[in-house]
Amino acid sequence: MSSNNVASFNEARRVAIFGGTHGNEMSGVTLVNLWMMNSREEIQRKGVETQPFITNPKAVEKCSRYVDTDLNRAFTTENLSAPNGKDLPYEVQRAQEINRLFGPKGSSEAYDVIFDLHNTTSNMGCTLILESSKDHFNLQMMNYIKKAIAPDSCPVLLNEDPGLKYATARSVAKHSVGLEVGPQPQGVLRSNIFEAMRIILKHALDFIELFNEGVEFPPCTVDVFKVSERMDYPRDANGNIIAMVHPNLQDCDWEPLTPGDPMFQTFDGKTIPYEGAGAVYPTFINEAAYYEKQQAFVTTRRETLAANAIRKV
Ligand SMILES: CC(=O)N[C@@H](CC(=O)O)C(=O)O
Ligand SMILES: [Zn+2]
Repeated sequence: MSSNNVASFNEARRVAIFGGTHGNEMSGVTLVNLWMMNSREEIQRKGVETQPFITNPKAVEKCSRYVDTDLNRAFTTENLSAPNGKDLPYEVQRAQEINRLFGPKGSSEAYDVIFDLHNTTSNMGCTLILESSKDHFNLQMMNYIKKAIAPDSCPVLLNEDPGLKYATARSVAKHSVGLEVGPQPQGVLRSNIFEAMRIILKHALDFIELFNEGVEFPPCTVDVFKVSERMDYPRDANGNIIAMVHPNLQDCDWEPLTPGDPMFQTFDGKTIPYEGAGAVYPTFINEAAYYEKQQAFVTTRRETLAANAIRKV
């Protein structure tokens, strides 16, 4: 194969692991705190400087998702360039600080890789979240992790549609990776979820070490679930929710939902079916944090992405 098809990237020397972007998602909070206190060897790799970091300490202290506004929506150009002052919402001030420490977003000084650790109340298992289908470094990393954890699986959620994506904390890095593990209630630590997150991170860091050592990764394909639509709960004229996620759909993240399948159940027991065109793969089903975002679940469609071979410059 011609060398034109090999994408080259600089070594990924500066890596950050964010926890507590949402202060009530306990796996990331606990792992990052652990790695900051001691156990640093666990995240050390040859030729890599890995920085564990609590992104929203005030929210962690309160064990709430955020204090003033969702930090994982705050990294907009507008916020990051706002004249800073004490009257800005706490999370906007924090976003500016994080952008100074790990960015600036979109610049050559930005960190190479940021992993952002999240938990969901949905039954999503170990999900990796990407924001671009064209980042061949990240696609190769996904392929490496999927192979490493087989026969267990880790779905890759692609959230790249400009109308659907949001301004995440991890987006300040050159390569941003979200890690979303569930089901775990807010404010709760479950050992299985904690360990699953830890293992994914181990493989991700191993990949970076191999890449920095000069290993060339051959072309591959990566199956992803691409976010396609946000689905709200059915509501009355006053905006009150009038139905719940249907029992047939509850906990069935990543399983096909086809037209006619039960989707919601009203309080008097009526079934509201899915009426879209063709099968979709719902996820973030009944996520607690998304009630305020008026979102019952998101639909995704399956795609296979091609990743070029990669090696370091
Ligand atoms: C439940 C949760 O917080 N999910 C994350 C997903 C992501 O990081 O993209 C969020 O809404 O920011
Ligand atoms: Zn979160």
